[in-house]
Amino acid sequence: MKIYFAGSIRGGRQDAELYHKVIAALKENHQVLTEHVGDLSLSVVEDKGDKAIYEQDTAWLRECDVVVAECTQVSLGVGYELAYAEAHGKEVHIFYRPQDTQLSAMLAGNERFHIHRYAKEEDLLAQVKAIWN
Ligand SMILES: O=c1[nH]c(=O)n([C@H]2C[C@H](O)[C@@H](COP(=O)(O)O)O2)cc1CO
Repeated sequence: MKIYFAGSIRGGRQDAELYHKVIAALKENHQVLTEHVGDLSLSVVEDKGDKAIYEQDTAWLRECDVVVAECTQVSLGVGYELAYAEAHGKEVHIFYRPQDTQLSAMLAGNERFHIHRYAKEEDLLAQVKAIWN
């Protein structure tokens, strides 16, 4: 399966290490199109330019089978990607920590999205492995 992993970049990199671990778990059995989201040395201003990033990411969103998003760290880009994925009929899974954020009603209230709550990193990785491994 081709998976588009979405996580905050310019919205803040506090959870980047967590993204890295989720991507590693997904990669055991699937192709992750957006591996760079979990790159701990990723610059928030990428050299390739915003237009190229937008064109590449929207192409990957059209190409993927499923979108997996970690939404604890609020990100405009991730919100946009989720709406874009929905508009293209993609299956969308959202993970977040309720103790650290109040998920936007625009996500929490959308019954087409699969919403998964977790408290600790190991719960998140166990849920990801149970669904995709
Ligand atoms: O350099 C980038 N590369 C990139 O692929 N993105 C995409 C993938 C992420 O899931 C999402 C993050 O958006 P934001 O940067 O607004 O937090 O946007 C976003 C940026 C920077 O906005």
